[in-house]
Amino acid sequence: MNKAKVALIQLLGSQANKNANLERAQVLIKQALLQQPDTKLVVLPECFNSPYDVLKFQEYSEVITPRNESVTTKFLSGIAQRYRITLIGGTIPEYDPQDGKLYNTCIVYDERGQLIGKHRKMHLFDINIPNGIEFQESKTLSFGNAITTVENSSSDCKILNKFGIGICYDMRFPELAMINSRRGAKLMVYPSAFNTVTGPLHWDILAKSRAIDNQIYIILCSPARDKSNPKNYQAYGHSIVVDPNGKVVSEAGEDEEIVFAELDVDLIEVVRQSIPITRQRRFDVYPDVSDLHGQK
Ligand SMILES: NC(=O)CC(=O)C(=O)O
Repeated sequence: MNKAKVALIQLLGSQANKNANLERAQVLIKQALLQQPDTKLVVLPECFNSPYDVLKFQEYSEVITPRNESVTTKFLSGIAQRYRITLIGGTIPEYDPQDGKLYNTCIVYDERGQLIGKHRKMHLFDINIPNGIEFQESKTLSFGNAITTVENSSSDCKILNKFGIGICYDMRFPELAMINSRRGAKLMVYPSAFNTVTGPLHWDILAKSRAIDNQIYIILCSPARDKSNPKNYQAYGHSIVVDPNGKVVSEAGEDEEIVFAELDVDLIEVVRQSIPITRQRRFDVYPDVSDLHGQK
């Protein structure tokens, strides 16, 4: 199939009760599939099962194994299998017993509920904007060290056969999307949680930039804004799907909402034929970053 319907779950998760976060995610996923039964890809936001708080990550962390034994991994695998969807499970705090470190990790399931991808946030959100926001993920989290291109051959949608994953702050580093697209990914998905300071400044511009740079689809999925708890991290919302021309296909507001969109793999070729930057690069003058990285 050349087209794929997707649903972005802009969940008011990230609350103190992990089970309640999972239950709410399930309610909204069911609602998405009722409204659009032929949905092939569902995306959840960053830190959907725990507060977005560096001091809470340890408490909410889970060990991720291919057998999906932890609460959230079992939950995500079960949903993907039951509804026969590719599921990008937002992110969860991960504890790795081998190195004793914590990571902010996205896990991806195929339609059979098999774990097919795991991306650890590579660029941690350590910023300080005077009179704006200070956040230091690296106080408790460690850096992921791998670029993640997910192979998903069991999907009958071409655009879902290969896609790249980044997490939130990762989108500010164009290399990640560039390397993924040169590996053949036609879609980058970033479970994210920008905030009310950086969201209005950069959110949609970054989505459009990554799309135009690489002539691919970009998906950003955010939590909803938590207006009833103003002391909590205030996510920007505005989950968005941008097409390979940099055009917004669909975008949420700031409250809990499901964003629906259709991705068309043929549009990528049309855009690349019309504005042929993929063939006009000057690798005789500057190096190809995907080559340099040695992971083509
Ligand atoms: N929360 C993040 O990782 C990133 C973010 O909010 C920003 O880059 O701005």
